[in-house]
Amino acid sequence: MTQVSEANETTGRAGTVEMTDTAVLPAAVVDGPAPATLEARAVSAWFGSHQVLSQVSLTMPAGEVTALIGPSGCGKSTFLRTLNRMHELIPSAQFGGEVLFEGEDIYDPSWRLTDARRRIGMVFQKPNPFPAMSIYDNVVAGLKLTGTKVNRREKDVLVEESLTRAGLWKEVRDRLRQPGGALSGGQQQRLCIARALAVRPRVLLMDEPCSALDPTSTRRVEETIQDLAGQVTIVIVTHNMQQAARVSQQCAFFLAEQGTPGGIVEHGATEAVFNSPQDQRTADYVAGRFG
Ligand SMILES: Nc1ncnc2c1ncn2[C@@H]1O[C@H](COP(=O)(O)OP(=O)(O)OP(=O)(O)O)[C@@H](O)[C@H]1O
Repeated sequence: MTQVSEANETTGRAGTVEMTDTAVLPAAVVDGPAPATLEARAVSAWFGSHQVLSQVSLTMPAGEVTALIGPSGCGKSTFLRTLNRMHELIPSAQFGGEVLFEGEDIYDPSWRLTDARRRIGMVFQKPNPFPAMSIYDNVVAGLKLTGTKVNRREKDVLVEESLTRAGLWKEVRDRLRQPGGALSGGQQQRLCIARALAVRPRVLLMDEPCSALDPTSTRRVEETIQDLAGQVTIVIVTHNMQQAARVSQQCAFFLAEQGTPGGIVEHGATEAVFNSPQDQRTADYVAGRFG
């Protein structure tokens, strides 16, 4: 038994509880499990007979933010969805290749879908909290979906931890029982980040997480991404070049030329991709000359 701190969901004050875990969890933990390296090897994807990705290989280093950029329709979101097996939920979808999580292929039969979802979380373009559900229940909602069992006290710890990591705790600590739908759009997106973090993923996928937000909320979510870097591996799809430059250390430029499936033209350190691209198409895209 280990002593851990507990946040009272009504008052927001920290207390102390016991937990059958060897880890000591201080209140407002800003420490999740170690971030994991994700490696896509020769990933191809189809919708019916339409191939949208061909032989995409990319390493997304542990604890870094990797941005996926490129014009609309080149397969960025599809690629992102192959990284935690969301792609296979679409009836016509097919997949080829490997996605290695710390060297283990998440498509291996030994991996269950829930294993992939628990370790590799996802945040979507449009904030999608359960609007009538309380802020507290929204945060813990993912636990059930991924089959993670925790007792009431552990839940309290996780709620404070996740909201803290998502940069929302101070704003909502006194109203955890209010509905998630009553928050602003930016707060709702950070609530969704907290919900994703509550299952303690080692990788977080984000599909244009700021595209539905105003500039102030966007800045706040970007700060959250920057705070999370190092704690969790992040892969973010963004159309916003400035955002990619601000938040990512690695960057991959996707392109689907003239009806061909999408692929990566160039990838590497964000600074290099933006400031000294090796391929003329990358140079044109980052300079805003197309897309
Ligand atoms: N559910 C689906 N069923 C059939 N085709 C799809 C589906 N989702 C995406 N596609 C097709 O796959 C291709 C890649 O789409 P995807 O959304 O991955 O691109 P993207 O680069 O993320 O685009 P955007 O930046 O506009 O979001 C497009 O041709 C798209 O029409």
